[in-house]
Amino acid sequence: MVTTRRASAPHPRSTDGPRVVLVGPPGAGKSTVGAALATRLGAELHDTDAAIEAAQGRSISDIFVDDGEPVFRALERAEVARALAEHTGVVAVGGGAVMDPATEAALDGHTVVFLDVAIADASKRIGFDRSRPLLSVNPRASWVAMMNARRATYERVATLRVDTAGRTPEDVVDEIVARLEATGGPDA
Ligand SMILES: Nc1ncnc2c1ncn2[C@@H]1O[C@H](COP(=O)(O)OP(=O)(O)OP(=O)(O)O)[C@@H](O)[C@H]1O
Ligand SMILES: O=C(O)C1=C[C@@H](O)[C@@H](O)[C@H](O)C1
Ligand SMILES: [Mg+2]
Repeated sequence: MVTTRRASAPHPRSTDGPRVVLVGPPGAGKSTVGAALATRLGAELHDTDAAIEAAQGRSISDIFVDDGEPVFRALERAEVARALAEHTGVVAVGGGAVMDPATEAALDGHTVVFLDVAIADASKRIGFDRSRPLLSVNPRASWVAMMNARRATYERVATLRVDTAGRTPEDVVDEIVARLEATGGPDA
């Protein structure tokens, strides 16, 4: 039995907050499903990883190498807070962002979808290249350890959990939209 938090009801549809926030581990499909979901909703996707890279003018991998993970996490905390305050479409947050207590608190009251995936599908999808600095050494074991450490947090922050295993991004979008409509619409 998976316990996920309920969005505050009635959920305030603020003009300055996202309709849906996507969380989950690397390879869950936050960026891919996020783009397809945004298209379906006629909304924009805001990906916090992409926003950090654009603002910094360097890759996340380079930020880790040049400045270390704590600097990346501080940039990420600020970027997620900004995205939640300013973006009105779909927000995909970096895989580790929810582990920051301030970010977890900031997600409260939002419609948050946890895209769940197991190692079998994640490894097929991401191939574990060097673009994911936390997975550059012993990637499969690192991914499993990361997911074990994070699962409870993903479940706690989520208002909805969607299993993505063996499913196309379009299938995942269909389920998200159907389940959000069944519970009053995306951030209605
Ligand atoms: N449901 C799916 N079925 C098959 N392939 C998928 C699915 N979702 C995503 N993919 C593929 O898996 C790869 C990783 O997906 P994506 O980059 O969206 O993951 P992510 O959750 O954003 O990861 P990260 O946390 O590293 O940003 C991409 O090549 C994408 O095309
Ligand atoms: O799971 C993580 O900790 C990360 C996931 C990516 O989205 C990036 O935010 C970065 O590579 C760290
Ligand atoms: Mg991504």
